[in-house]
Amino acid sequence: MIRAIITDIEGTTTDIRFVHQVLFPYARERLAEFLRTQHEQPEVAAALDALRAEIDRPQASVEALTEKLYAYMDGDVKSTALKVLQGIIWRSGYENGDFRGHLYPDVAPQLQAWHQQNLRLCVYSSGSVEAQKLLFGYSDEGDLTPLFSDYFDTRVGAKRETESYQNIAEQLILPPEDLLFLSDIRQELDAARLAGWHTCQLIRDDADTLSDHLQVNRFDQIALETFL
Ligand SMILES: CSCCC(=O)C(=O)COP(=O)(O)O
Ligand SMILES: [Mg+2]
Repeated sequence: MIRAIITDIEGTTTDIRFVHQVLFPYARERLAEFLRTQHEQPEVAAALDALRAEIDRPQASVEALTEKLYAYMDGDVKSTALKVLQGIIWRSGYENGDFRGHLYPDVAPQLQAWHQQNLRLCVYSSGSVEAQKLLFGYSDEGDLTPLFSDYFDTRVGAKRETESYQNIAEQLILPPEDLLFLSDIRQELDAARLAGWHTCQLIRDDADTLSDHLQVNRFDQIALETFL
């Protein structure tokens, strides 16, 4: 029986275009100035140290790290340090009302319904936990954070690695057969299934004919009794 539903964000709850055309450019346009002025702030300094560790260059200057981060953004590299820094920059965007977190219209009502059925709701995204909380906290549908019990980011591992799903199950203290992962990306669902999870693929835009996961277009098409 499904006891917890773990959802991806980009392409699943949220239009990819919001992430790539609103969030990513907002962070990119502000990154250099942000790092120049804020690199000594403790949370920024910690993320920069994490990046130095990621690239194995303990002495790298802020300028060198800035260049590295632009290269990561160009390649959409899911670096934990980049994701933490993007999340910090997005915070002011949400707080100033520059944008709100996009959600497809079927998402909030179904999350509310599952929450009322006492299902545990969690997020797993490459975006940092703080960025996840901001997106759902300042969403088109208001503050949905009370619906979620747990948030996971790349600190548990990459989304295409089976071990990440094993880590999440361990942290939730639930057996894998009680867990359902929702994502638009077949390779992420493959990794979750190898960990023993149930899976469901959201097809919001283009079809994925190579996938053998159960596919739906909207959250209200997800019938939990299907997952035995
Ligand atoms: C928390 S919204 C921003 C998502 C993000 O930064 C990202 O890279 C999306 O990656 P995902 O692995 O969740 O598709
Ligand atoms: Mg996705």
